[in-house]
Amino acid sequence: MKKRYASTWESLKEHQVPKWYEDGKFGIFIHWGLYSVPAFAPQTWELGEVPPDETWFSNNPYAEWYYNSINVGYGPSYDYHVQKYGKDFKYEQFADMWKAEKWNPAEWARLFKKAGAEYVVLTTKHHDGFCLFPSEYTDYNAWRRGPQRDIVGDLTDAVREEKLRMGLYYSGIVDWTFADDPILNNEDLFHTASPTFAYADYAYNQSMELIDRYAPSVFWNDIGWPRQGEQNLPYLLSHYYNTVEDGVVNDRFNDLFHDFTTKEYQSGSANRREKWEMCRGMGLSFGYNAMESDDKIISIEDAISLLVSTVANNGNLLLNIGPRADGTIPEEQEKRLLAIGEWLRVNGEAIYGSRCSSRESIKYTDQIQVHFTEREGALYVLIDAKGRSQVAVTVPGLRGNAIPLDPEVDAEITAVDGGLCFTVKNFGSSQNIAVFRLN
Ligand SMILES: C[C@@H]1N[C@H](CNC(=O)c2cc3ccccc3o2)[C@@H](O)[C@H](O)[C@@H]1O
Repeated sequence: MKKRYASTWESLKEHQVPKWYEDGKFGIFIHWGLYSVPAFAPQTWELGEVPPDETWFSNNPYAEWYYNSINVGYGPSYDYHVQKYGKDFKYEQFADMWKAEKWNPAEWARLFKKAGAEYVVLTTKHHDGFCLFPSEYTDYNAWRRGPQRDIVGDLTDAVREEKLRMGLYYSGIVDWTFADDPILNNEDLFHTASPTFAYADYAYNQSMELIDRYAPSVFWNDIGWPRQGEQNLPYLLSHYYNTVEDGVVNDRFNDLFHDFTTKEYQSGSANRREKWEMCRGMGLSFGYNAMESDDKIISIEDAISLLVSTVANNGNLLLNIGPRADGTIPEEQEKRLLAIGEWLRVNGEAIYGSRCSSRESIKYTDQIQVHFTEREGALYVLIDAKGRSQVAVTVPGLRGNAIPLDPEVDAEITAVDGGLCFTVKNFGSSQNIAVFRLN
């Protein structure tokens, strides 16, 4: 019998995180839109590395922030824009330059499947207000302009064809088509963004059309929800759950409600006792940055290490790709997705469907950590030895027989007082993370 949620916080609090989200562990985030045309940002910091103040906002590494980065009237993106497009070129003119002429949503979905992802989250409307779906509340959308396609609908169909879950991102509180005061600090971001009841209704109406048209498995709201619309939220969220019973929402509704909490790069905190999700770009940006140098893009080994440490601590990893305006995925991003998929094909038994172990991760050095997961009565020991070709670690309190999941891993396991010593002589194809099942 399908549960019916009332539009009250009490009823919503009865919603449980669905098994598919607990089991899924790995999703692909996609930031694609008008900002993918200029595809420019300075390569400065990861979010959380420096305070969110004027220095961050006038040197914003997020290429999807291009509108604000030129709107502040100074800084590297402003200089780039004047030099490349001219002082009078309006951001809105990118709407007719974005053609997505090489886009093949089925190809994208096949790549995400090969990457071992279980779900996908696509931007439907980012802070610039341009919608990737035929919204009835604005013509500033990809059906009317640029690609002249229902990007959201076409990718949703392709992703579901590959039996992956489709999630939708919505920029709830920031929409620069309603309020575009230059943002130079977090106060601007949270308190002057879209201050009208008209915008609150707009955000509510668009969220309803996204839910009713696409029934997303994830409703991923960003930054916050319009304060003038907070009283709409219980109705919106109960409508969402009554439409998508095993749907999930994140914690960016002004801390009023969530199924899972979020981290972004170095920003935010997570605790093992509740479900959380880590999101980040491959480099310093979510939107494609054509200037990005390879040294700023996460290595394959570090991406898998992040997935392992996130999952072992009760999280999911939502790893972003920033496609080019023409619809192609940059090779360096595709390469990382395929390598993660390769690792998961060999070691995924310790990841998919696993649960957080009562054993906390052990950090021996900055390079050597051991993580644990549990699944169907088995304990998995995941030895992460960054940049090393061999390692020997003693894990206390373990006993029994440990088998490497990767047959190419050459390891010796010996019982020592009160634990097991793992001597890994060769990590095989497992990118310096060797996984053992303890029976
Ligand atoms: C996924 C990215 N989100 C950015 C906004 N980030 C946040 O609002 C934010 C970051 C963050 C970290 C910990 C807990 C809550 C948090 O909220 C947003 O500004 C970027 O352009 C990109 O879309």
